[in-house]
This record gives sequence, structure tokens and C-alpha cells, in this order.
Amino acid sequence: MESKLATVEQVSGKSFDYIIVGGGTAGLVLANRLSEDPGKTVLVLEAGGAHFDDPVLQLPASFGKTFGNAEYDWLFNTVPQRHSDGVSYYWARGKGLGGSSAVNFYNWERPSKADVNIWEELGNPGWNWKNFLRYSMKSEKFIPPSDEAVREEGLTYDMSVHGTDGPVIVAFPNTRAGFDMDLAEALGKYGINKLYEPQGGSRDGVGFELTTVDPATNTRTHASTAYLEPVLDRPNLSVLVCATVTKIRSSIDDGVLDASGVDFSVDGKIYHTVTKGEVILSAGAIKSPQILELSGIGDPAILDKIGVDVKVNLPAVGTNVQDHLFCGVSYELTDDAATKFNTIDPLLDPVQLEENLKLHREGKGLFTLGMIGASTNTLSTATTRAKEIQALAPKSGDTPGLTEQYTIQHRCLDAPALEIVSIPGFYSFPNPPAPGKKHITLCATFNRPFSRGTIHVTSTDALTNPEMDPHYFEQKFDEESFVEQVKFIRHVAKTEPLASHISREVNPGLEIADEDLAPWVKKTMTTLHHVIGSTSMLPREKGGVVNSQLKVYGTRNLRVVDLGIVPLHFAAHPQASVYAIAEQASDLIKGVFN
Ligand SMILES: Cc1cc2nc3c(=O)[nH]c(=O)nc-3n(C[C@H](O)[C@H](O)[C@H](O)COP(=O)(O)OP(=O)(O)OC[C@H]3O[C@@H](n4cnc5c(N)ncnc54)[C@H](O)[C@@H]3O)c2cc1C
Repeated sequence: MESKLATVEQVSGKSFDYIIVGGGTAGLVLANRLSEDPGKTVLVLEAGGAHFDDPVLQLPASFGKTFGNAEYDWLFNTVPQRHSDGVSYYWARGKGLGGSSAVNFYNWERPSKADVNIWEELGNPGWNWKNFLRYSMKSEKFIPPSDEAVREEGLTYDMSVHGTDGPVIVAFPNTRAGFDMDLAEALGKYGINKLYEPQGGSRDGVGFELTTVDPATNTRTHASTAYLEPVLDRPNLSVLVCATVTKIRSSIDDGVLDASGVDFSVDGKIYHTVTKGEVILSAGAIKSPQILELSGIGDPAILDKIGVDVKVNLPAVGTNVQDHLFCGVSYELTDDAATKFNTIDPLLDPVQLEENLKLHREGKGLFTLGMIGASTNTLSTATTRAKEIQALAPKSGDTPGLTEQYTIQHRCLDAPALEIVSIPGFYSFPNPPAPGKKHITLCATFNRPFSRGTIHVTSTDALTNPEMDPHYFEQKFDEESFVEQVKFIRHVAKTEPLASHISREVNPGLEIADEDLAPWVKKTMTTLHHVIGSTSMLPREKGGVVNSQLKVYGTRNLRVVDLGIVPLHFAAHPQASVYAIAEQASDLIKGVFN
């Protein structure tokens, strides 16, 4: 497969109809769809490696080998967060073909219909649930569960909202933890009801989650295996890896920026390539705004500081940054529950690890276990303080665009914005698990922040990361809602039939009382790696960077297609959305969207 990749010599100085910057989740959807026309030449430039047939990416639950490993991960870090006790947070991002889809937790979730329709309401015609579902189904190859699994495990689904011949394999996991039904029953006591089909437009409740693990091989499907590898033979498609784009080359014609190509770095040497058509940035929500700013597109105050000439005055670049927050609360299971339920704890033991690697080859064992169960709930389900906390949410922002977003967020205050993600194993800090014990971790997830952050360049060196400042907890509403969700999890864990499977709370641990949770949360939480908004799709006067054609304002032939274009955060994990957005973008670029 490696031999099908392009060499620097085949790319440098050559001209392509489309240059795609970033061979990640969105970038490889575009690479596939745009190269369907044999008359168009397509180049993908990816900063990381190819990772074809790489067992580290194929084998589920191998996060320990990718997290913090520069071969697979950009190893980003935020600046110390002023409203979070000065903590600097690690942001993982996939590096290499497949991007973050190749290193993620392979959970597949569509947002709610209402969340997607907000994109259109904000001034983006065509970006609504009807089109989203159409394009999401186009990306999906849903493999229904066996009759036996449906019967014995109560799995439910509605075929009318699933695609069956798209590239991304989506399915229920082959092995389940076993506590899902008891957790669902406990949640039901708080009015969180079971969802028949969470992918059909409502996420209000608890549902069985889907994964992008192929149930036939128990290996991960990601953007490279799904969209790139099957078409890598196309003569009009060139893919160069280990090539970091440093800048877009351009000229100004009649006051409009015309992209003529990009500069890219390979082994410390700068090359360039030319386009007769378009440049499309799919470098993700952190790197796409950086490339825009390095190319003279952004806020003059930011560009002046590093001596970059302003080509397009677009102050919204790198603003409106929003993220999802995650905090694990871990429970040790009783010895009785440990005999009944599957968790990944045994993989810490080298003997059991070896045994499960063998079992995986037979399609069995802990590497076939589903990693995530999820339920959503409202703030008023989590706490009796909901009204008091909602009163803290700001009604107006610094700009009319932000005020409009806040008005919509106020309308959604009673919508499900909080999640409980259940993980069959130990995923929390700082107390370690007791050796030989099994755990369940219930993670509080906060999905609709009012705080807005920034991602900006501080250096002209494209290999230096931009400064990431998500402004976590700048709005008190965010902190209070998130902490209440952690408290709510503690209530759920004391609720039958879940409670009798639990022997003790390991993190936070009983020494941390509810009223002391806020500093503990700030110290131990993580991001869920879902940053959006840094290149928002909005009307220009409302803080937009791209229009509804995903074209960068003030440019003729430069687009952004990645998660960064989403203008307002939604209550779901985003990979399914990135695939759908990139499918819709492909039709827009080809001029066949209707
Ligand atoms: C650890 C982790 C776990 C996650 N778990 C889940 C989950 O379970 N479910 C879910 O729905 N979502 C999950 N997500 C989120 C989801 O995977 C991402 O939101 C999505 O894949 C982002 O797609 P993207 O195309 O915007 O960016 P990416 O897929 O990150 O692609 C960006 C690509 O651009 C490349 N690049 C960057 N800069 C340059 C440059 N200058 N030149 C050339 N190439 C460049 C990168 O190397 C990368 O390949 C997770 C994310 C992470 C990081």
C-alpha cells in the first residue's frame, strides 16, 4: 500500500485541481469524493505518517499506545486556564492518515435534529437535519446485530435511519459489558428513559451506542480504511505523507484573495505545489486557523504581532472556540459483579493481555468489548439548583453574533446538554485502581458551554503549535453545571439495581465531599477532544470565517472543511458529524448539492 503513495518529486512544483491540506477524517472523505471525477486531479498533503495496516490503530482499546506518542498524536496543550486554577490541559489529536478518526474511542453518535437545525438558523442555508441525515447515511454502512443479540441483550434500532452501503462500518460491539441494563434501569428512576434509536434525531435518554469497529474482524474502521485505501489506485489521486503545510500562497485580485498553491515542509525542507482550482483546509479545528493566520488571513492585531502581512482582514479566525468537558468517576465492582461483568481492567495483567490478544484473533475476548455507553440528561434532571444555575448564563456577548448564539443557547437550557458516558474499566484520577479489581467509570460530560476561547498563532514557524486558550469555566454557568453532573453521577451510583454491584467509589473518593468537588473537577477533568468553532460557518457580520459554501470570506478558491466550521456546539460526539459535513461539502464543491 505504501508504494501507492506519492513522492515529493511527484508533487513538488506540480499542479492539481484540488489541494487538500490534512489527510484526516474530513480530508479523506473529500479525497475520495472529489477524485470520483477522473477529469480532476486531487492532492492530499498529510503531516503524519501513513499507518497502513498498523496493528496499533486496528486493535480496539489500544489508546495507551497512541495517547502521548508523537508518531500518532499532536500532543497539544492548552495555556494554563485562568478560571480553572491555572491547569494546562492535554489535547490529543490524531496525526497521520485517518487523523483523529484513527485514534478516537470509535463511538458513533449523531446529534439531535434540533442541534443540527441550529446551524441553518444561524444563517447557513442547507445545513439542516434533512441534509445531515442524508449525508450521514451516505457515509455509513450499518451492520445490524444478530437476532440472538437483539433477543438476549435487548438491542433496538431503526433501519430507516441507517445507511447500508457507505464506506464507514458502524455496528453494535460484539461483546457488551453486561451492566448496561442495570445502569439504564437506575437512570430510568430519574426519568432518563431508554431510547429506541438514538441516531434518528433525538438523543434525549439512554441508548445502546454504536461503534466504528467492524464486527466481522473486530478492527477499527477509520477515514483511511473507509475512504482512502479502497481508492488509492486512482491515477488522479496523489497522497503525500509526512508533509506539513506551512502556508497558502496567494495573490490579491480585485480585492479578493486567490489561492495559487501551498508551501509544505518535508524533513525540514520547504517545497511548494500549485493549484488551478482550489485549496481546501482539513487540518482540524486547531491547525486550520493556524494555517489561515500564517497565510495572512485573520485579525490584523494577531498577525501584526508576528509580522505577517494582512491579506484578508478576518478577525473571527481562531475565535468562538468551544469544547466538551469530561470527568471520570470510578467505582470498584463487588467480587460478585466482577464475575458477571466484562471490563478492560484485566488487560493490565500481562498474562491476561496475551490471552486476550489470542482471543481477539478468534473474534472473542476483551478486545471485542464495547467501550462506551452514553445517556443524555438535562440540568434539571441532575440538580434541584437548575434554575439558580441557569440564571448565571450570559444573555449578551461582546458581539451581536455571540449574542445571537447566547439567545439560542438560552432557548436550549432545558434541552439535554449533559451526558453520562459509561466505560467498562478504570478511567479517572488521581487515586489508582486496586490490583486485581474490576471497575466501571461513569464520566460526566458537559456539552453546551457558554465560555468562548481562542486559538491563535504566536510564531511564524508553522511547526510551532498555536496558542490554545479555551477559556474553560470563564462563564460560571459552565462550572456549576459540570460539577452538578458529577454530583448527579454519585446519586446514580447509589441507585439500584446499579448500587449493589459497587463496592466503593475510587475517584473522587469519599474524602472529597460534594461541596469540595469544584477544585477536584478542575484538577482531574480532561477534554473530550471535541473542539469546534475556530473557523465558524456563519455570516461574516456574525463572526463567520466561512460561508455556507465553506468558502473563506474574502477569498475566491479557499475553503475549510473540518470540525472547526461548526458554529455552535451540539450534545453528541462529533465523528459522525465530521463525516456527514465532509460528504455534504464534497457535493457543494462538485456543484451537485441540491
Ligand atoms: C482521543 C480522541 C478520542 C475521540 N473519541 C471520539 C469518539 O469516540 N467518538 C466521536 O464521535 N468522536 C471522537 N473524537 C473526535 C473525532 O474523532 C474528531 O472530532 C474528528 O475525527 C475530527 O475530524 P477532523 O477532520 O476535523 O480532524 P482530524 O481527523 O484530526 O484531521 C486533521 C488532519 O490534518 C492533519 N494536519 C494538521 N495540520 C497539518 C498541516 N499543517 N499539514 C498537513 N496536515 C496537517 C492532521 O495530522 C490530521 O490528520 C475523538 C477525538 C480524539 C482526539
